[in-house]
Amino acid sequence: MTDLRSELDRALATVIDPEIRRPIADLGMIDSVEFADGRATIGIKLTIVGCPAADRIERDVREAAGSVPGVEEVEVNVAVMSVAERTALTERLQGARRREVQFGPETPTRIFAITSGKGGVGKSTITANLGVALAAKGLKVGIVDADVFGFSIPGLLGVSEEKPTRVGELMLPPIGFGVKVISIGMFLPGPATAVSWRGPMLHRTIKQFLSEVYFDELDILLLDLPPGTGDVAISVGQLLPHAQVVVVTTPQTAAADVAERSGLVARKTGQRVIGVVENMAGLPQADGTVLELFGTGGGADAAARLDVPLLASIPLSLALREGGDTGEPVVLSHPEDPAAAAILALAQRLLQPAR
Ligand SMILES: Nc1ncnc2c1ncn2[C@@H]1O[C@H](COP(=O)(O)OP(=O)(O)OP(=O)(O)O)[C@@H](O)[C@H]1O
Repeated sequence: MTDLRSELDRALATVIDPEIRRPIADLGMIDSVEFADGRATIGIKLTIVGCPAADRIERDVREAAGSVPGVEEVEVNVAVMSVAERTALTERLQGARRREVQFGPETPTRIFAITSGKGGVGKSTITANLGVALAAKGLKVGIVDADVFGFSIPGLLGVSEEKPTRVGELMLPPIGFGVKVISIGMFLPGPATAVSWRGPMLHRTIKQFLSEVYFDELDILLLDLPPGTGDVAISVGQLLPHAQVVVVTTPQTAAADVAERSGLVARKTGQRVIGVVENMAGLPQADGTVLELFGTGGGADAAARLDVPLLASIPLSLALREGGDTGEPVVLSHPEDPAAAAILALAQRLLQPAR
């Protein structure tokens, strides 16, 4: 009997909360475990009423308990934590980071801010695919979509319908293809809503993302910045001065000017520009030639002006664009696509120790 009880505990210890990504046993979510006459009765406590992960947790508890030899029937009773229990949980999760900006200078998390001089150069598409590529390597990855005026990361990662779950003071971010994502788009009533905030409000929002979103330990944090040199770029520079900046540009030589400017703003806030990524480079044709739709040289030009390496040149790609529209990142759906391959190589390059 004692053996069976410890077998049950061991099995239940494998059940992970899909949002918090920790064993539910460690989160105080297993309330009671009883066993009599082949029947296991498990009481679980969810964090909030209507917890989106409820069905999955209940199913996983049922499966885990049912897998123990000797258990013929499983009953799962679901309740909700009291306010005091929930507060204790959020305090435990937040730990020392309570109300402070996570990922301070002491953080082991590597932070990359992806910026560009102007809009539409593919910055968000690259950020989303990079995140997925890094997560597919087994790293713990989070993305803060700080592109408040042109938020597109949730759509690119297939989580545009999802909202963060609020547990006390914490927000649990939705997870798309293994990447924890928070975006201003998740707080607006609908996709057609425009954001027209001034600097202080933008600063508060970014700060809130960095303090109240429960990312847990991350290996990599990516920030998708709005194009240009505006308030958000400066706020991120102040809040995360140790972030490493990657500048995205097109091959158009005229684009190098504005790309250089966004890199220079990052430097002014103390951030380090680690390189340039050229996107929308030549489109390979069926006859083997390459159509240089946006010209050539913009990436190398911007890199030379900023005195940093050109980290990648990503070709124009139908599969990349389609994957963005359907929310299926091309690095997973078509890793052999030349643009996907270039992003996968970029992910590998970013993992090399910072110099
Ligand atoms: N290499 C590429 N080949 C083909 N299409 C691309 C490529 N990169 C990006 N795109 C497409 O270009 C459009 C703009 O991309 P994206 O939204 O990522 O740009 P952005 O720089 O983040 O823009 P903004 O900052 O204005 O939101 C999207 O439709 C995207 O699918």
